[in-house]
Formats: sequence, structure tokens, C-alpha cells
Amino acid sequence: MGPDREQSAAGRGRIDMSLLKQCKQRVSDVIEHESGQLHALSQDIWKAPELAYQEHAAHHLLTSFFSSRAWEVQAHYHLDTAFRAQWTSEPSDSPRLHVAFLCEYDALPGLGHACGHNLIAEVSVAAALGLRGALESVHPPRQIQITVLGTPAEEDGGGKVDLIKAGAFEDMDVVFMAHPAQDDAAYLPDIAVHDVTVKYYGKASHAAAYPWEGINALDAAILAYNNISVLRQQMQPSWRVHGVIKHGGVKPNIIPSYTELEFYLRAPSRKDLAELQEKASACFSAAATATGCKVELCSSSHDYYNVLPNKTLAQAYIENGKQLGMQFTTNDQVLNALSGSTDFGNVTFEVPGIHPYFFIGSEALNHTEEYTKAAGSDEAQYYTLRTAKSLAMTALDVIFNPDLLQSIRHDWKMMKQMEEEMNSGIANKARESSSGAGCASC
Ligand SMILES: NCCC[C@H](NC(=O)CCN)C(=O)O
Repeated sequence: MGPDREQSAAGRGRIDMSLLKQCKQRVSDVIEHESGQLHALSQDIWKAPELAYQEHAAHHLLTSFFSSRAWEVQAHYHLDTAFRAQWTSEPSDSPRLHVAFLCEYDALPGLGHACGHNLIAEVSVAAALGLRGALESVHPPRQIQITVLGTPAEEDGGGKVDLIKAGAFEDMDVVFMAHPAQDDAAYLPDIAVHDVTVKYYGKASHAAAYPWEGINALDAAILAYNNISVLRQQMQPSWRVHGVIKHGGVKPNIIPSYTELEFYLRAPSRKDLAELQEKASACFSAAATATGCKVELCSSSHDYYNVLPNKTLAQAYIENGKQLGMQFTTNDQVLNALSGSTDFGNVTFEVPGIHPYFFIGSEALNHTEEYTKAAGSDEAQYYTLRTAKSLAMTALDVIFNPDLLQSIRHDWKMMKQMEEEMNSGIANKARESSSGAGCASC
């Protein structure tokens, strides 16, 4: 049953609080019981880091884990390294409610699991096991489907966007995942991102004998980088642009005939992102004009959207987390800071969801060697499993309290409507600023 369909008849009536409490206790017990296996799973993923769309070992570990526990597994679900594992409770008269937990398991080049995606996988697996264990011990108020969706390529590419396009989220009611960070927070602003590769084509020549015969693609790259730096002065404080030079030429005595840069452009909304994209494109083109190079802009096929907050889900998560001893940050600098981007943002435009951040027992910062170490540490386990319990308990609240679900849907519709009104008319603008690129190779 999708979020747009009302479920007036579904499980209406008083909430059985003692049954709900019993189920929450069972969630904790099951997760504790499985803690050794869950730790081993997360360690195995952590020890063999794999890049986006190439997470074959992690995919095998996760699909084998679910198959061995009698979950129904679709191993290569639309993508080679995606999967879908599901369990459904006994049929009932009320319509089925479908909750999903999303796993990520890709790593970063050179750094391994410096964003702790091994722990994201562990949280969702643990939450799903806990929730199933709880529901198997009672008669839930309606039929429940639990899905664990293995979503590859968050760090690069956007596997969730591929899965959205394939219809993977169409029948889901609420989706859950959690991301490692430095603090516990039910919501931190994840912003929209557009990835672009900039290629400059010049002409090689002997750099000492007849440099005037050359067209210097490295000069274009440097100008592009500096044009962006100058643009930074006039950027909104909430915008972010960062880039690297991936190819800068081969030898000082050869005028570089080819250079390549990769930039991430970010803004809190897709509307702002379209504006930023237009300005950045002008910087890249100007560098080509100044040097006589040809430029090609290759956009990644999937932009990530900002994450839509859901205050009802966030509140339920906070209440459960507090019961488990979480101390949610009240630091405005953390709560209003931009935490990066995620393809979960696109998911929140399809179905209501929550993407809380969680402390892992370390002050280390994401995307550093120290964070890789922290994500593989024994200390992270307590916090990871606590987060899983809080997610599963929040799912129980949704299952047992139909009014909560209505309120979640209401929040989601309001947020989505607001975003859509704000974003109306941007589609063409964004398309125009990446047009002329015509890059088939990226
Ligand atoms: N090009 C996509 C980059 C995604 C990446 N994601 C994370 O770091 C996960 C935390 N939200 C990013 O740079 O934001």
C-alpha cells in the first residue's frame, strides 16, 4: 500500500500499549541475541571495502545472511549489487503495511569505510531482525511486510535513484536507515548535489621549442578552478563547491592536451542547485574561451535531492532513542550544519522516511582515516545496535499506532508540496546549463 492511499479501516482503535511495550522489549532482546553475528557481518564488510556498484563481497555477505535466516531474497535486484530481502507476517483483514530498512555498503577510494557504511548495513539488518522477532512473537494489528533493501553506490552514482527508477519503492509505506556521524540527531540537513566532470581538450606541443603551437589544457583547468574560487565570494553561505584535478597533463615539456576535473556542486534545494549549476558552467566555459580549449561537461546521471524532514517520524525516533539512553545533540551548530548529501534524499520524495545520524563512540570526522578506524572498532557496536533498536521501535510505533502513520503521511505530503512549489520551473534551467555538454562517455 503506497503512501497516497488512505487506510481508514486499517487497525483503527485503541493502541495496545502493553503489547507495544512487550514488542519493544523483544526488539532489544533479539538484537542483543544476534549481536555477535551482526558484529561479524559488519566486520567482514569493513575489512574488504569496495567501491560504488562493485560491492560484490558485501552483497554476497548480506544476501547469504538473509537466506540463511529464511528471508525471501531477490539477490540481484535491478542492479548487480542491490538486493531485496523480505518477510511477511500472517495475513489479516486489514491492509498490509510495508516498512523497509535500507542498507548501504560501499566505501571510499583510498580510505576504506571512512563513512561507516558497514555500520549502516549493520543497523538496518539488526533493525529488521529485531522487528521480525518482535512481530513473530505476537499477532500484529495488521499484516506487516518488512523489506531490507540493499542499495549500492551512495558515495558515487546513486544506487537508490536507479532503484527508484526501477519502481523498488512503489509499494512501501515508510523507509528507515541511519548514518554514522559524531552525534545522535534525528535529522541533519543533507543537501542536494550535482556531480560534474569537466574535460578540456587542447593541443600538445614541445613546451620549450614551440609552445606557441600548443593549446594548454592545464591552463584551462587552473583557470576553471580559480574561476570557481572567485565565484565562491558571491555564493550563498549554504552552497558548497569542491573539486579535484583528476588529470593534469603528463610531462612538463609537453603542453598538456587533455585535463579533467571533477566537481561536486551542492545547495540546500534543487532550485538553488540549478542556479549554482548555471554559474559554475559559466566558470568552466570561460576557462575554455580564455585558453582556446574545447570543453566538455559530463554530468553524473543522478543528482541527489535534499532530504525531506519528517517531524512526526523524527519525534517518534527521538522518544525511542531517549528511552535507550541516546543524548540527542542540541548544538545549533551541528543541527544547522550541512552534513553532505545522500541519495536517500531522492527516496524521501517517493515515500516518507527517516535518516537519523548516530554517534559511534568517537570524535573522528567522516571521510578521514580516523573514521575508518572508528567504524571498525568494537566500541562502535554498542551505539550501532542502540540505533538499530531505536529504528525498529519507531517502526513498531508506526505499526501499532495508525494515527501516527496518518500524521507521518500528512507531514510528508506537506513537505513534498512545499518543495515542489519551490522547485517548479527549474527543470528546464538545469537542463540548459548542462546542455552543450553532450558527453556520452561519462
Ligand atoms: N556525489 C555524492 C556524494 C555523496 C557523499 N555522501 C556522503 O558523504 C554520505 C553522508 N551524507 C557526500 O559527499 O555527501
